[in-house]
Amino acid sequence: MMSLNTSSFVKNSISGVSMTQSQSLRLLSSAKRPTVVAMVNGNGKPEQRNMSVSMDSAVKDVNAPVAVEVDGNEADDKKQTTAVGGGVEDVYGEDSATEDHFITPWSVSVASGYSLLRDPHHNKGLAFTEKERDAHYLRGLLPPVVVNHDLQVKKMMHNIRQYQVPLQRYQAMMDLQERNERLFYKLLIENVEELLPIVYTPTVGEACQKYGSIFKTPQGLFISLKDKGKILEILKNWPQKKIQVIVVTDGERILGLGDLGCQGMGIPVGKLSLYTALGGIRPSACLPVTIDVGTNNEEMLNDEFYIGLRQRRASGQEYAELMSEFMSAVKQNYGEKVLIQFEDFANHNAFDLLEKYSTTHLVFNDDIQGTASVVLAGLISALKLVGGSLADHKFLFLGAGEAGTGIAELIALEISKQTGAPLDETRKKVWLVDSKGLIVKSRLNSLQHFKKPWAHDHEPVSKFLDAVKSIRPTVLIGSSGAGQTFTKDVVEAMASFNEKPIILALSNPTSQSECTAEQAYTWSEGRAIFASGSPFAPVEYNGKVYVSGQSNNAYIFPGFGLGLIISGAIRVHDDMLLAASEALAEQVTQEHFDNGLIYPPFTNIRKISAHIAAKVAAKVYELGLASRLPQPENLVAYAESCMYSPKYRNYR
Ligand SMILES: NC(=O)C1=CN([C@@H]2O[C@H](COP(=O)(O)OP(=O)(O)OC[C@H]3O[C@@H](n4cnc5c(N)ncnc54)[C@H](OP(=O)(O)O)[C@@H]3O)[C@@H](O)[C@H]2O)C=CC1
Ligand SMILES: CC(=O)C(=O)O
Ligand SMILES: [Mg+2]
Repeated sequence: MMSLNTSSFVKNSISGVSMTQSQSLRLLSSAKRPTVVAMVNGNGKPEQRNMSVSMDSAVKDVNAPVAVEVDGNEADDKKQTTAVGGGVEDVYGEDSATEDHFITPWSVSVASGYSLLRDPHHNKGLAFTEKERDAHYLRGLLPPVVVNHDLQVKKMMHNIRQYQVPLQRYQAMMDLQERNERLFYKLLIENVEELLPIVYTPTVGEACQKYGSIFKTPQGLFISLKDKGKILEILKNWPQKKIQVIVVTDGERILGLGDLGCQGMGIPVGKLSLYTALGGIRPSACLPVTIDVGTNNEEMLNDEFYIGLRQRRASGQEYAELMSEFMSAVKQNYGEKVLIQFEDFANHNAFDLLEKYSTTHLVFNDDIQGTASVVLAGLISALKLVGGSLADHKFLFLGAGEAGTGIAELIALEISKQTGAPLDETRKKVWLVDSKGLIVKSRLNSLQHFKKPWAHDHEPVSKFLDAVKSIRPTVLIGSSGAGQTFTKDVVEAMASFNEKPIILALSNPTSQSECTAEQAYTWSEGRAIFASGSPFAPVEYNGKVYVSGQSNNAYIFPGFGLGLIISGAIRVHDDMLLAASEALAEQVTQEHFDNGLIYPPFTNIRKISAHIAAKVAAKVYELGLASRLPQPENLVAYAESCMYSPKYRNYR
């Protein structure tokens, strides 16, 4: 074995020649020869790694492209040394060194010069120092000025604010993510309230609708029916090997916008950027996936810019087999502990997928479970404003799908835990309305399985307003995806029999919201406790300013996922969702309550996520489902220490 100085290796190896990953891998397989390259480990100290290097080209021809790959087994052996405190793995040494330590910017191949500027993972743009410009062949490729990260953030925010159209801001953010990942995340973390509506709901909804025409650089993995039998191979095409979270959709129920087919990819991409910005999961450990089985959306099928398969949706066995191949390939490629988040599947698949895979994989359905947890948290804190216990309240939902029945079940479970009453009894406090009216016993035989537990004794009621007047709920929850369904009559009815009606308009994006914040406050004469799935600006009513909260699963899934990962959870359990709700509710302070808020602002979301992660992890340990042992003493501090930081690293 020979020892090689990394900088000279960079010099010898790349010399400004760029190559694709598949090219480099091909090179590797043709001329694998073990050698040792000086690298820097997680503590910023030099260590030796066994690399497979195509040395023939590296040494003989200084202009030839050379690929470097960590030997799989050796990398596994090194896991312990590269992990941050043994928690979320810092596989690529992104975080664990401090500012005065130097690391080599490498992924599959060592990047320098022109290719370094085009590698979003390592690019720093004008923030490359003079020394780095010399060492990495950047002279002349950048203008002379050197700026710091903070100034870059200031400039990007200034630029983004020039765009009046939200979709243009979205595109600017996506371009940035593709250009300079750390700047993207610093921007998002430091301006979360302002940028969340851009990279997430509502703007991400419009982006998905227009994804075909705004499509530039592909993000995430697209797996279609054409790939049957080859999914494992496709997973191997993804450049990062240590994946911890996958968000997967089949695009059939994108927010409240329906079937957007392959263009739903905006959702996994957006959700995963929140996993990083809000929950501290490393970008390199996140994988967005869209399963393309066709679309039944005629507009998409007829759109010349549509990017997906131009066929109607596959269903039944064909669909199940593709999903099954995907789930097996994920486990085979990334192991038992990769978290798979199902997102925006239609309910006729979502419940079955969750049930089928919850015993074999670490799976979580954000729309069913994450939404349930965030709403329960909001209700727990709302009790501080309206009084009573959960069991003293009566709940009515408009919408009995994933979100509606998921929330309903968690409320019933929590009441059952609090009172000791059986679930069959506590469910009776919860009523749901679907497109055919109130869910009642007489409809039992024709109901989908997930609605059946909610078929209570009552006369049939077809109109929602009549259901509101008949049930007289204290809490009204919109989860239908149908906009403007909480009419003036509905809100006035709620305000007529509740001093402080709790009204949650969960449907996304804003166009599908059951009512606006202004409508809720005006029609209830300022008495409503209101929150919505997509954000609304503060409202002035009768000289008072009302700030509404955002009841969105984005509060939960980043911290929830972090909690699962740091504890090495192998399965998700309902008690973990309850723990997440409690943790979120605990973050609401008296000052927030005084402002009528039932959720804390997003500005502190990383701290909030660390608390959620800690409570979730504690529950994982308590249930005996943790595989990372021993349990850290201070789980909040541990969760914080595991979080990705977008700070720039110094390159030798
Ligand atoms: N704020 C948040 O964090 C979240 C918000 N959501 C939002 O919730 C909405 C629903 O999502 P999800 O539950 O997954 O969707 P589903 O398709 O699973 O459920 C929709 C439900 O609404 C009913 N419905 C649709 N239109 C009407 C109508 N006009 N009147 C009465 N009922 C109606 C449907 O009735 P039927 O069964 O008869 O067809 C169905 O029961 C979406 O807008 C989504 O964006 C979802 C997850 C999280
Ligand atoms: C927020 C979310 O997950 C949805 O609207 O589907
Ligand atoms: Mg969703």
